[in-house]
Amino acid sequence: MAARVVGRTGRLAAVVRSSAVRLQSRLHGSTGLRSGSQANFFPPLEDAMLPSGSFNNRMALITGGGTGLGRAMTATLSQLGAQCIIASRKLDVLQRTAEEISSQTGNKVHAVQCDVRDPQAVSQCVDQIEALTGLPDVIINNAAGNFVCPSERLSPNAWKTITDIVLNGTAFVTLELGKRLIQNQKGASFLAITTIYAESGSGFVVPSASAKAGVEALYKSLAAEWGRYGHRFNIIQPGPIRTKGAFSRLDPTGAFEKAMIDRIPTGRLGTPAEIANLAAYVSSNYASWMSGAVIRFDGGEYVSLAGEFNELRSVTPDQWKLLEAMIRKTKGS
Ligand SMILES: CCCCCCCCC/C=C/C=C/C(=O)SCCNC(=O)CCNC(=O)[C@H](O)C(C)(C)COP(=O)(O)OP(=O)(O)OC[C@H]1O[C@@H](n2cnc3c(N)ncnc32)[C@H](O)[C@@H]1OP(=O)(O)O
Ligand SMILES: NC(=O)C1=CN([C@@H]2O[C@H](COP(=O)(O)OP(=O)(O)OC[C@H]3O[C@@H](n4cnc5c(N)ncnc54)[C@H](OP(=O)(O)O)[C@@H]3O)[C@@H](O)[C@H]2O)C=CC1
Repeated sequence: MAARVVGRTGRLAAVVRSSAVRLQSRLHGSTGLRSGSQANFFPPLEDAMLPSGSFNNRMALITGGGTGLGRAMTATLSQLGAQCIIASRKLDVLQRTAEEISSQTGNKVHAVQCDVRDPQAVSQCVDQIEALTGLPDVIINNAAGNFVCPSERLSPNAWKTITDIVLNGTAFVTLELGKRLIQNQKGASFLAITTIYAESGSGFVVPSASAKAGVEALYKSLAAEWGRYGHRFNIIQPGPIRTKGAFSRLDPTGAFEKAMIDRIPTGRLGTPAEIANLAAYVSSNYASWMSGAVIRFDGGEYVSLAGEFNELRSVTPDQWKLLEAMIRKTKGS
């Protein structure tokens, strides 16, 4: 009897999972999941988490919203009723994404070209946004540049390129919008997408690590200073989530993927739809008491990398018997 119930529940769970994956691939493209066995405990739930209409009458700007995680965040916000503006360098990519998402959700997505490294371009982009939708209620600073490279091979321009996109770009967008919102006495939610190594630092991505740490300092500082103007500032630190932009520049041969998954306690990569749900929550009025928060979203990878004894996961029960006997036999110091 119990086995029949478990069997039925298992089949039901499989049906729910596969329809969630179908919805996810319609809105966000393929999940591209590869996983270890414990991933079965942690299936991604990928439909929009917030009540429908949570972003009705709200405008959201997502930098880098044409691709990858920014695209997924745009799809979710749009599905929840927001009018979205996506901004980055490649107008054709933005326009394609905007049309695809608008046609699926029925809510307008605007595409605006902008290189966030250029403060004048940012100011003109905000002029365009004001004309299209008015100043946004939600700002997601998601645009970034990165590549793995031994630090001794970095040219000054390589350093400048990454830190300009990540730190200066985020600062230009945040300050330009912040000043105009303050002038108009309008509050907003600002969210920055950083990464787990913003906290630890990491070799081989040193410009990105330095710039993302700067973004976190910027957002924590403004959370303290600009609450009085109705602004909230929060940070999400994602762990690995497959996107073409990230994986082609950080693991171009795919050689590191298995080792990376093996060290993630939940046994799989994150999915774009999962981070989109988190970003939507943080940007929504359900999170109106959340400001200055740094949210790690990495399946447990950071703590797994940090704990000195975590490699002991590979010790078998028989080996533990021997180890325990050795330890118990030790007397004195
Ligand atoms: C261990 C496995 C890991 C697997 C994944 C794990 C993920 C977990 C954590 C992930 C964190 C992710 C963080 C991210 O930010 S991912 C986002 C990635 N997306 C992008 O980068 C998209 C945008 N990128 C770009 O447009 C380019 O890549 C760019 C180089 C950043 C900028 O383009 P552009 O302005 O056109 O610059 P260029 O003129 O091409 O180059 C400027 C200078 O940089 C030098 N350079 C470029 N590439 C390299 C390289 N690969 N190595 C060394 N130097 C490089 C280039 O030579 C220029 O310098 P100059 O020659 O001195 O002028
Ligand atoms: N995927 C992952 O595993 C992880 C990603 N992240 C972070 O998530 C965010 C999204 O990354 P992801 O989706 O993976 O990668 P993508 O490469 O898909 O996204 C980066 C976006 O930034 C835009 N961009 C780059 N340079 C500029 C610029 N100068 N001006 C304006 N826009 C620019 C790009 O558009 P365009 O080329 O049109 O300018 C692109 O849409 C980034 O902040 C990244 O650091 C953090 C940890 C893990």
